Amino acid sequence: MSAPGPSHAPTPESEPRSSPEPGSNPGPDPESDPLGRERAHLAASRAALRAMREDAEALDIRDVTANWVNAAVLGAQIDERIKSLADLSHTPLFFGRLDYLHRVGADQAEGAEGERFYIGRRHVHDAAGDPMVVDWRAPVSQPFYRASRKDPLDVGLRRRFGYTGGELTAYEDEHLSDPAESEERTSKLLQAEIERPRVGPMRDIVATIQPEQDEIVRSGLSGSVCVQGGPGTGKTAVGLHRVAYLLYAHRERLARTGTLVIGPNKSFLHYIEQVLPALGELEVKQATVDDLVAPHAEVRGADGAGAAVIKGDARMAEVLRRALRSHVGVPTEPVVVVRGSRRWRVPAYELEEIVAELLARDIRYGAARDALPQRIAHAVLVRMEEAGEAPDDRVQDTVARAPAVKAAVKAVWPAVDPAKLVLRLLSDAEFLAEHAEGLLSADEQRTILWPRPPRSVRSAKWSAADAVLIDEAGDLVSRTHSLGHVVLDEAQDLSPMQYRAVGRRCTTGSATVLGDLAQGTTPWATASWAEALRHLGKPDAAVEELTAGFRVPRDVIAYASRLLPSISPGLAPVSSVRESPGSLSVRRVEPGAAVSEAVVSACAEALRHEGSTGLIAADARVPELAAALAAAGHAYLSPGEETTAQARLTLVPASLAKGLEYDYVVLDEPAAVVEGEPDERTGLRRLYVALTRAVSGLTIVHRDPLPPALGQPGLHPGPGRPSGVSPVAGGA
Ligand SMILES: Nc1ncnc2c1ncn2[C@@H]1O[C@H](COP(=O)(O)OP(=O)(O)OP(=O)(O)O)[C@@H](O)[C@H]1O
Repeated sequence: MSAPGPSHAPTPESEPRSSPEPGSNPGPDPESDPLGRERAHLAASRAALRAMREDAEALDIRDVTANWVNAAVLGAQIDERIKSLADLSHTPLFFGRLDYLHRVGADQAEGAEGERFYIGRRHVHDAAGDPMVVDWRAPVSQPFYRASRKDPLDVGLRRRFGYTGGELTAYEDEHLSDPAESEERTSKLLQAEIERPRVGPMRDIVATIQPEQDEIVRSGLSGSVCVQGGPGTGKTAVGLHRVAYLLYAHRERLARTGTLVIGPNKSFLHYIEQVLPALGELEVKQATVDDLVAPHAEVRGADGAGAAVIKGDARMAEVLRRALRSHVGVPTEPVVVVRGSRRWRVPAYELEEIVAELLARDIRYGAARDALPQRIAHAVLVRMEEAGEAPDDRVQDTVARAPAVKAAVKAVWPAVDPAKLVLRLLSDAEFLAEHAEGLLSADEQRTILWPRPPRSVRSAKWSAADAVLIDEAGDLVSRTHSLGHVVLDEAQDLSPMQYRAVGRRCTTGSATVLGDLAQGTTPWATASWAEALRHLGKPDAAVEELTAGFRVPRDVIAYASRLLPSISPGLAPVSSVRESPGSLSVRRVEPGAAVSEAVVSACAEALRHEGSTGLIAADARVPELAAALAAAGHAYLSPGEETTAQARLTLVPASLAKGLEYDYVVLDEPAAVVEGEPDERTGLRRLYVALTRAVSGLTIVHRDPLPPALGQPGLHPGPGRPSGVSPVAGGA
């Protein structure tokens, strides 16, 4: 506890209280200068953090470490701690305050003293060990996110703080248990945070996590969760905060078992990579699914959509299992082991029983192969005992290593290289037919067979789907190591075989699966979460839905949602919580005029605003637009390169837009985005992704007619007519 009981501000506040003069008041009076008092607490907390850091720096480990290895390990841990105690001037040490009506955990007796907590990114304590700031993940912080007037959770006051350039400049109060303040209001500070311009990589949302998001963030480690949510509903943010929460609540266990965040591509991972370190979590690995399976094969080739769909189908798992097990032979010869003057014979029928028993057990091919010599040796030992000998374990080991036993194992249960197995399946039509019988049609088999088989594993031009097959075969041979928790983002795009690859990396752990069925743009994109979760091996995961949108302005999301009936019938449109109306403008270029010129001038207009601008275009149109930008003297970045105050324009191929966001988006030629995909539904989904990247404004520039699914020009999109749709614009 940092200060006694809640101070009751007499009036409810609808506007944040603020002061233009950031703090120099030495002894503020809480009644007349509550902001000064909060600033004093901030200054004291900073001093306490500094003291914690100095304590860590002063630690002398010479007397407590037995040897240099221990010293090095402990030294590294202390360095980490010192780093984590840094006071970052632009990261507020606390962003909220809770005044409980009663002491937490005590009986809520009449007259009992309350308790006050400041909520921040990390724990800070004073010299006596009392908390000055508590971690947002601590149980006492939870009501900051969940308490409501309906269910105040014993909170008398919830205060949110506003900062300007690292200085505490405002606060906003809710007296949750005060009947005089009965109506729910939207927090102005929350609105300001949501509407803050975006520059640089993704940032954390600890100060403003919403109740329905918090429920997902804090759900237990043992269960898996799947979140369906439209564009900008905070799925990525929730997934990353959930990892941070789990690391706090189960630090030791997850330090042992590990955590992993899986994203669709490198530029996306780059965009999100700062969030966890900003929350103090430096140890979480990030990867794409391709990275996970990469160690098995160098991907140098690509499949056509038809072959990729079949290779990614779960039936391939059974084909591989059968093909692998076909290597196990039926013993036809006895094993004869010679020891001294005696010969011990295990007949073929007994070997057959041993092999049958190993095949029937649910163990990996490689583990069974490792067990076989000992089983044969055991059969020899039984015979020795029957003959009156008393062999011990060492004898069994020696017998297991006898040349006759080794030769029998090699003949009956040969070692199998996973890549060679896949190579053979994709090159040898007869071998494939034998194991795909009843699973893949003759046509399907023809589709995945290589027209010109490579000579070796090394010369093969493996595709991404092949690498996943090799990974599956590898797991059939020896079990893949399982992590403690895996977050899978943009999960809708995975094939069943990719779900299996992710699933085997969390067999003994749990998963957070995040995605949007309407944004599935691969030919194998999943049609239902139940099916995806089954392939992942987590059929019991709870499926949650997020529908409040924090990114896309109302007009823009309403316009994009016109596509939903064509791309994902049945999915509810996102309802934007952004209050700023945003702007949507659709500009049609006269036939014969250059689209790129209009696009460049739309970018120039967007750049007059604060924040980032993304120019999204069909991949095939990127070179033309790059040239036009360069000719007009506009420097631009590629996705994944960090926007800065100086470089704010990014040229984004539509295929890389997923998961990213920009303050202003200029979308070039929607019809080309649709045509860039193999079929119309995928094209419209790609367009849906491109239409939903904007935080403040979207300008669409086109010469070709707009896709009819976007509706007629000027059609009322929902609650508000799109602000800038000109009457001449649209899908004529
Ligand atoms: N509670 C919140 N408070 C403030 N900002 C939020 C909140 N939740 C989400 N956001 C912001 O909304 C934006 C969209 O979030 P995010 O990228 O996580 O959405 P998403 O559901 O993953 O979107 P997509 O489906 O497009 O990938 C981000 O800028 C994020 O910081």
